Amino acid sequence: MSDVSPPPAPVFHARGLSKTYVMGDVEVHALRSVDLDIFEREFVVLLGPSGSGKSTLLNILGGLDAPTSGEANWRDHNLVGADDAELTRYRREHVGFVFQFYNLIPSLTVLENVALVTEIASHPLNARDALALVGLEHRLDHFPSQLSGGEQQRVAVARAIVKSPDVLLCDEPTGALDYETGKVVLAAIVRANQQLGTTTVIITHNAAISGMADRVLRLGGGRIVGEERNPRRLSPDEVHW
Ligand SMILES: Nc1ncnc2c1ncn2[C@@H]1O[C@H](COP(=O)(O)OP(=O)(O)OP(=O)(O)O)[C@@H](O)[C@H]1O
Repeated sequence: MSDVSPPPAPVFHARGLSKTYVMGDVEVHALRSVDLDIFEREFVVLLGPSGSGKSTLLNILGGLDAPTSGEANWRDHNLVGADDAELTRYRREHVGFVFQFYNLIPSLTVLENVALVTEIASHPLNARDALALVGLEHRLDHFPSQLSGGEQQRVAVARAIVKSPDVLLCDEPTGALDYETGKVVLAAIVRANQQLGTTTVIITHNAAISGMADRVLRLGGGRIVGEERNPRRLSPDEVHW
């Protein structure tokens, strides 16, 4: 018997990933031959200047967009060759999204906003449990307009994790929030990563958040131009900006 454990298999495996937008005579190379593996339970932060390709990469990982060329696999599913129906199924079963703006349904309560997702997911958590995980178990019957921005974003995090996604993809989740509120939202995302084992990828312009990651990827001009691994992940309480 060998005591050498096999290397962990990546959940995402991308090679030569490229995305070119063509508008008339203009070609925009949003991603240029990106090679990337992301591993189960990993917490990855994507940094980079505006226009460096962060959202394009996240959208391809989440099955919202297709690359122009290259390989992109989610476990054994090929995301490049998938048709719309397959991508929809992939997103529905495996991916939770959190964006900068919360996009809650204003006429539904907090609990109803989250419970809606449990009706279309195959292995959902209980909506109340997801809201407890983000610390909102006492606001179930409130409407979004009765909540602060940070509380609404925590509802959005609960809505993303209630389907128990394999991966949580966050595009500037604290971009519209003040310092203290941003930290509470980050703590909710970290809790989902640690308690549910959800692989997490966060885009941010806030370099301080990178201390919370297992790994930090820097994008520039559509390429990965830097990669760092943190020896220890900081908790949201330990990061300051
Ligand atoms: N639908 C689109 N059509 C044409 N060009 C696009 C489209 N989406 C993105 N781009 C271009 O691709 C490049 C990368 O954009 P992307 O949104 O991925 O960057 P980003 O790093 O996320 O930027 P930001 O931090 O400003 O959100 C940019 O030059 C952008 O203008």
